[in-house]
Amino acid sequence: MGETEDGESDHSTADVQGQKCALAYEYTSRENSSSKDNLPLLNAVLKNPICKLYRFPSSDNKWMCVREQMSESTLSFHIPKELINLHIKEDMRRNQELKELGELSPHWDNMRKSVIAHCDQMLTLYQDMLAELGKHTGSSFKSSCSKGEKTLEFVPVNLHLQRMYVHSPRLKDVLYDVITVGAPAAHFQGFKNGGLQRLLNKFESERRNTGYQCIYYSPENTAKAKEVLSNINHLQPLISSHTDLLLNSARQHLPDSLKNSLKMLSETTELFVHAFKDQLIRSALLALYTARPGCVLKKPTVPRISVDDNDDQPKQERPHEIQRQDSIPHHSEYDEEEWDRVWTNVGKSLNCIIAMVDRLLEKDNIPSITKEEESGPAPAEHVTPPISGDWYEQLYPLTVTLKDCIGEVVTRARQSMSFVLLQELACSLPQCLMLTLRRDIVFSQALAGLVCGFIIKIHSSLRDQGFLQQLHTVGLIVQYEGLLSTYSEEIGMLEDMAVGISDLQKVIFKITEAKSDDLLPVITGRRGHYVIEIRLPGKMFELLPQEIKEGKLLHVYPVLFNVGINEQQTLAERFGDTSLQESINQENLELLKEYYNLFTEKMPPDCLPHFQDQNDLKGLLENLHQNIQTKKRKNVEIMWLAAMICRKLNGIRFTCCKSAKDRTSMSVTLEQCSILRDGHHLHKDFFIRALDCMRREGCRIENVLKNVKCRKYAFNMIQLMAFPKYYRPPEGTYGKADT
Ligand SMILES: O=P(O)(O)O[C@H]1[C@H](O)[C@@H](O)[C@H](O)[C@H](O)[C@@H]1OP(=O)(O)O
Repeated sequence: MGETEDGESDHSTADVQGQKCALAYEYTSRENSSSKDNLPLLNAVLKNPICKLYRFPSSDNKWMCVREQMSESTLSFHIPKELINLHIKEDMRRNQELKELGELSPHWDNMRKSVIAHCDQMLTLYQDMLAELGKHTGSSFKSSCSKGEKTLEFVPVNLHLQRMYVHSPRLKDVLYDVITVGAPAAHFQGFKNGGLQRLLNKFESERRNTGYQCIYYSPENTAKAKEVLSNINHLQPLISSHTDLLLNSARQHLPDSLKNSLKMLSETTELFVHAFKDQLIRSALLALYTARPGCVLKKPTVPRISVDDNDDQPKQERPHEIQRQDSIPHHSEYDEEEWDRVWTNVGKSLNCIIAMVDRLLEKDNIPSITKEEESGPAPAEHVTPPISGDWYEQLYPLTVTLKDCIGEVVTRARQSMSFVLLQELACSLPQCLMLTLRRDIVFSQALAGLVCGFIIKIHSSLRDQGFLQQLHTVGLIVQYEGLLSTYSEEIGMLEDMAVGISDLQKVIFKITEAKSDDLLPVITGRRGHYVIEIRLPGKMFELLPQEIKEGKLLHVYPVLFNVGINEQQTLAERFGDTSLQESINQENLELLKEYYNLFTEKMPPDCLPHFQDQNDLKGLLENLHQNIQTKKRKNVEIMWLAAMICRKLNGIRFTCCKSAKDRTSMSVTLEQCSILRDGHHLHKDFFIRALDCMRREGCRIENVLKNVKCRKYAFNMIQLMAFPKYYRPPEGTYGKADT
């Protein structure tokens, strides 16, 4: 077994050549390297640190000092609470939008009623979950024993920061962090029918085949519909507040402020118009039209303006103009161009405002701000004589028209997009909602870990200019090492985890300066589009580059590499199937390569800590590629290479197994000792001793204790025989534990 196969000792504190490799000290206070300015942030996020201090001999017979620290994170509970809150808001809004779809024919109306009833039930479930989490006090981690607890479903299992701080005589002190957490998975829901990856595929193919009941929209179109709805919710109030600013400037007769507010209004309105130029809205409007009772054309009035094709300017509508209202439904009567007229009216009414502001400023002899060069002068300018009266009075009616035009676009777009969402929900109730719940649960666990990793990374790299530049120009790689087997229940866990991690691709970070003592992150947005606001204390915020201070959005690139290592994986290899692991590794290798290409494209060649690193990286990626192609059993080199590449790319490291307790502990301790050997000249005779010492007396055995109240890794002899050599703990540290 392992070390004894090579004739090496497994006594962690054995005296060799007069030197001891030993745990020197243990304590539970916060690390002393943090400056006072940084402490509030660490204190807000990390809790209950356990520290161990070791001294290990180096190859030149000197001592290196290693501090190992493991902390829980308050984010384990904070992020799930924030997220559930947002889900509740999003779902309430969606239910309301479904109610506001207007009159529908009986088939669709019944469908809507049934959807709303189910959605209301789900809403209650989320509300109950939030209430339960609100009651939670005490420790800020969820133990492996609580994996399957219903009320804690959104909380990640056993989330910890595992940190190694190395102080060696001739080298700079260095920090190495890994976030350890149970694989994000829906344990309470179970894995009988597989995990998210399989369930989502099944759901999609079923949906395609239920076309006779409802309309099939692809997942991309459904996502697009959600995006349009979110754009509406974001942009409409923004336009409204820019309009108010414009009117305020007009009221106070402030030319510069008038110009600025007009600029902001124009930019936002352009974004708005752009967001609705989509074929999906067009086709959904037609679909909704045909779903109306008797398919009657009930054309809502285009507010206040009617557009003459030859004229670029919307005109005030004659008050008593009779609207066309046909009672006999004919498809051919659907006026497809009406939608174009509705949203082009927005652009036209904005042009009127621009022209008016020009004229107002001209009258005051202030240089004009029209976008004449780009779009040509607004027609009104040529026909209307110079104006008189106060600015506010001139602008007010035009802003009302703009708001009305926008309101009209919003009503139609909102209804048509809600109709698209109705199709998704209706075609396989209640599976669809259960699937959303499962995805929310897995995402919440994954996000809690990511936010923790992100904050810790920012915190430890605030003075690294190269890193900060990388952060805002490229984004960060986040590498997950999975140790799950592709056998039995863990297949389902891996299927959940793969989707959860891939869903993190859409998460965006933003760093702001904290205005109070509350340093916990704030989440905004909705499913698929979350922005995480990280608040830094003033002194830390000052250190950031201008781009980040100005609110530049920061991206992450999550990648997952999984290699099952236990006895279950042996079964998978002999009698089962390892294709899930193979496809995950293959797909994620491509993602990693994409990130690397982006990195080399955008970052100067000498930006990495060691000048040689970019060349090394190419070789390492090639090596990883080879290892993934080669069908070798339990090829742990895949994980070692992926972790090394991640560190060289300044990334965030994660290690996960089912509970992040036993296999994870073997892996992180191995990684720590490998780093000491490869980067800090740990004496080669002491590699195994250091490894055993950490496993026997370090933070990870404390992790086991925290989880199961017993100082034993949950492995037995038979299981360990199936483990790769360096993943076996020393004699006496494992055995039957009630997990
Ligand atoms: O932390 P894990 O490696 O997921 O813990 C496993 C352990 O590897 C295995 O040997 C044991 O039989 C248990 O299944 C452990 O999982 P628990 O979730 O029960 O702690």
